Amino acid sequence: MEKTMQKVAKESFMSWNRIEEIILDVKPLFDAASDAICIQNVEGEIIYRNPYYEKMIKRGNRELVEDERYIYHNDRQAGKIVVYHDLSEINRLKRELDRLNQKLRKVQVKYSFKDIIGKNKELLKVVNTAKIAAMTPATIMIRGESGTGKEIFANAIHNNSPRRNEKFIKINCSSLPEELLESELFGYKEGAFTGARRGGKRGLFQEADRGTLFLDEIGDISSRMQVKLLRVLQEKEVMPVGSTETVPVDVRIICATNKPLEEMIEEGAFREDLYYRLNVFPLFIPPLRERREDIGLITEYLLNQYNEFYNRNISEIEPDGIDLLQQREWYGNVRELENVLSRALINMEEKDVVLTKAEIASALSGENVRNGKKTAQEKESNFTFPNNLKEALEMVESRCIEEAISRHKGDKNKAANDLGIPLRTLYYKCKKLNI
Ligand SMILES: Nc1ncnc2c1ncn2[C@@H]1O[C@H](COP(=O)(O)OP(=O)(O)OP(=O)(O)O)[C@@H](O)[C@H]1O
Repeated sequence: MEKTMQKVAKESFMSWNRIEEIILDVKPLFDAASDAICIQNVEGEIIYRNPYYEKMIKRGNRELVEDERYIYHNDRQAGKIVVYHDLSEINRLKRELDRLNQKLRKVQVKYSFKDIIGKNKELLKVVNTAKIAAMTPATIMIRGESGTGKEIFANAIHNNSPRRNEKFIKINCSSLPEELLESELFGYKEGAFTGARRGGKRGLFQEADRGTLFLDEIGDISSRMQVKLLRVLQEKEVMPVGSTETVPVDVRIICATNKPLEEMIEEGAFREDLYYRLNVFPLFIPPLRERREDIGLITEYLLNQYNEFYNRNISEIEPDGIDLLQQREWYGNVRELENVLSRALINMEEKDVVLTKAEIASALSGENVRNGKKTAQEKESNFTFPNNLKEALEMVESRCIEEAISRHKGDKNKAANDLGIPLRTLYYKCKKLNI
């Protein structure tokens, strides 16, 4: 279309009749165009309009951009061709794309600061600092025991940052062996190793370009990975495995750990230079036992969610029940509280509206008062192996895992270490064995 317009407009030395002839030549093309076209003489009178132009006038379409070319005759302006590009369809598709992107972002980033429940002074201070930190590009290090909400904080910070419309990618650094973690983070070139994918693979740093990368359990990375990570943070570029070329990346790092990094530096297990690169904006989330006043609030919040999830109708909790929850040490923090409440609700019935102290006590001890399910000790005394070997092995596996987790007061990292299996395998087994 552009070429045809230029051709018509360029016939500057020809007579108006000749121009009309040319217009006649290209008329079939203009007639078939899906843009609105009109040709005007020097007085502005329309001497030709294509069918799409007529349609557009009838529809009163306003989402248009205009493009015009003057027609010259003996160096004098003889008229012009005007093309109106209809943007309504493009705009409709753009709106649809924005809507889908919004939806996708909601799936990717689950939490915002309003999902962090609590009124404890220390917690509120952390939330405020996190909100300030979110607006800066600084690297953030989130510290806190397991289940204190480090991941929620990381999500909320991304969601409140100027990068909120870009990707938020999380990786648990302790869940993968070193080589796999390296290729996940930095990507690899085709043929980098046996089994490498054809065409290579982009690493998470590249995937998170312009967005945020959340490195969970950062205290668990090997010395070699610490060096590689330090290099990326200093140079702002990654070198995929098997490649000699670097790729620039613009990624905001949030990391988290419950490991005593300062002690690890003393012992030579964590690099001091990397620590300072990561610890630009430290946030310490207090454990639940140091903010007991939040237990009631979080319990109410979780019950609302679980009512829907388990199809229950609990609208009240006995005050004595809350007292009981507040007396607990909560080494597994909010995650442990979630488990106890889930257990309590599962054992209740649809018609129940009050969560009683007895039900809470029962959920805390893992015993079911209603159905007379057996306690751990009772299970112990009646313990017999099933005949089926697979079931017997699973039973032993379950017991070992349960004991390791309870020995370490819910800390799955330590339990996995003790059991001699990677944390990822432990999570997989817990899911499979319903632990
Ligand atoms: N203040 C809070 N308000 C509401 N829910 C919370 C809060 N803190 C934690 N949770 C919930 O507790 C669970 C554990 O939180 P999260 O996974 O963020 O903890 P974490 O510190 O990252 O744990 P880990 O170190 O074991 O990975 C999540 O389901 C989260 O929604």
